[in-house]
Amino acid sequence: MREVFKTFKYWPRIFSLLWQTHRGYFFLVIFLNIFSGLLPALLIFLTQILVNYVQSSYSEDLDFSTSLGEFGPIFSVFAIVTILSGISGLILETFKSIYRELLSNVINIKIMNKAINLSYASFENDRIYDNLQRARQDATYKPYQIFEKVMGIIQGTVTLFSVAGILIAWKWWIGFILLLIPISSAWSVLKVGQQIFQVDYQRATEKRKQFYFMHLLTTDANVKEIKTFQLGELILGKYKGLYQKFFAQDKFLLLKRMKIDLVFQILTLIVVVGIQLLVIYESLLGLIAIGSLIAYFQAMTTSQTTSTRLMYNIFEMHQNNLYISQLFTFFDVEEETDRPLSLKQPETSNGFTNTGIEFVNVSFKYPNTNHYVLKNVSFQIKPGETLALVGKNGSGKSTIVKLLNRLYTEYDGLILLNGKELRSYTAKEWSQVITAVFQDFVKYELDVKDNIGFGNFEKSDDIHAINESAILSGSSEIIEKLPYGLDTQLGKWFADGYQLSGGQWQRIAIARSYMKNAEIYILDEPTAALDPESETEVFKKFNEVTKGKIGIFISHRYSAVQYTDNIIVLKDGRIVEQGNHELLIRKKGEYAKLYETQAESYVKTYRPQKLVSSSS
Ligand SMILES: Nc1ncnc2c1ncn2[C@@H]1O[C@H](COP(=O)(O)OP(=O)(O)OP(=O)(O)O)[C@@H](O)[C@H]1O
Repeated sequence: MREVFKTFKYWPRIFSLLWQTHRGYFFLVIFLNIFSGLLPALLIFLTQILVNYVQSSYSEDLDFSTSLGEFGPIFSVFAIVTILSGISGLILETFKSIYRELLSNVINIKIMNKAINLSYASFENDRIYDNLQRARQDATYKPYQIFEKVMGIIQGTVTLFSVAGILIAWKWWIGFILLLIPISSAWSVLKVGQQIFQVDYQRATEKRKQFYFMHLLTTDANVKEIKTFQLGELILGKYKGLYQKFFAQDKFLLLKRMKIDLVFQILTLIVVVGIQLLVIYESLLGLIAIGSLIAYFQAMTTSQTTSTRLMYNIFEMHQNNLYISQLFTFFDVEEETDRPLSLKQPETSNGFTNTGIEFVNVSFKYPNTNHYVLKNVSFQIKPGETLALVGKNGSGKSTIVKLLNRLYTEYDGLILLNGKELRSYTAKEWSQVITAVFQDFVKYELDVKDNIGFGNFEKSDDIHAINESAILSGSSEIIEKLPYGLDTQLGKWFADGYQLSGGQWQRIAIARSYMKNAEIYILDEPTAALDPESETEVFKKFNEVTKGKIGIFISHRYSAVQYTDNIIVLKDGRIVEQGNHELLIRKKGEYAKLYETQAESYVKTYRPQKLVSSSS
């Protein structure tokens, strides 16, 4: 029972959510539930009075007009209550549905608001991510279900007590027994509920994996590769394996619950039949009137069905109680504080003068890892300069870009812009300073206008600015050829969607980054999907856009890298060389090696080569 009571700890927050959603509907639904709960007992009671009255009018030999005069008002009340009990369910269900809609919208918005305010690192934390998915999947309707079950319990209890009241008025111990059975069965039902939840909770990660297998097989982006590698059967097999495991557990628990329910039902029915026998016996002896006989029979049937329903409601409320913790655990995840850190500015800092970006001894390891991926990185880029970051895969290039975008703020050392530390800016202030195209940029399944306009939320509808960015990125020719120009829906998720090629998407992403008049422009592998001609054009325009500003890009194509003012070569998170192309080539170090390897491979591809083996 302690475990059961523990699950109630979120109730104040649930009711505060319900309260915030709509006070009017909150009270209306409670009132209608209590009212509907009273109606069955009222009907039984009126039936008893009516039938007993008819019976007594036979024996007392009343004339018709006297009978009608006394019978009329009672029957009118009976008729009104019958009509009310017929329509109350309909009215209650309608208002419940409206209220449920409002509540699920409030919760969805809360979840999204929470997601907006989480740090980037939170999304890389599997525990928080699991929690977000759980909250998204089923926690949105759980608070309402709890409310509904609580209402069901209130309604059921009102019905059960009022119906039991009719029987208690006859024989107190009968009503008492009818109340005792559901209470005594509650504990075993709740115990099974707890087990079901535990099984469900433990399988959360596997469940997510199962969902992922389904996602792999049913999402357009993956189908190409799945078909090529004929992975369908293999992935389906993994899905089925997990399903069989879950099914065996579910079946076991469902059968266990059925056994408990059966015991409870049989016990209740034995008691009900026993009492019905007693009613018949007493009525045969003439101890109770015929109206009371009918009323006691009805009261028994009603109390039996109500207590069964009550049991289900208690079970389901408990289940929802257990699941609701996931929603509030997610709401309690620490949010990213957008308070700038009051850092002591470095000695060398000269305030807001134009010193550009300075990395001073920056070391960094990703959250929950022990390995430094950047080690004592120091460099400077002055306004008006362009910098290329090069190095082998995994050397730390994108990590530098992520730090510059303020996605992680737990690093050692200092990152300064014009002498002021990056963390002393608010996230909002910093977002006005910087713009970027990431390696894995987003392909928004929206129209072209939004795909570009999203680069600057203040100008997201400014067609002139969007067209200018399109021209600078070289995407205006692509847009001109689209069926509805800027209004063309992109991607394949929605009707009339137009799918762009990889390079065309990349140009649109570059246009998006040019929407902002920023201080720092970053392109992380911006030309990976571009043909050589487009690549040259993109870099020419990049130099134009970043005139007087700071331009940083990452590229594995040394043809583009050689035109930047400065090149930083990274290896295992350390800067191993820096300087311009000529200097680094003369140095014959890491850069020269990487450059020559690439140049050589270009030359080699021009030599005709025989691709068949000598044995064939
Ligand atoms: N989110 C992350 N969590 C933990 N480790 C990460 C994360 N992202 C990257 N790393 C690790 O950090 C190191 C540097 O990665 P980074 O993405 O900066 O390399 P890169 O030089 O940009 O590589 P590439 O040329 O392949 O894009 C790698 O060892 C990588 O495994």
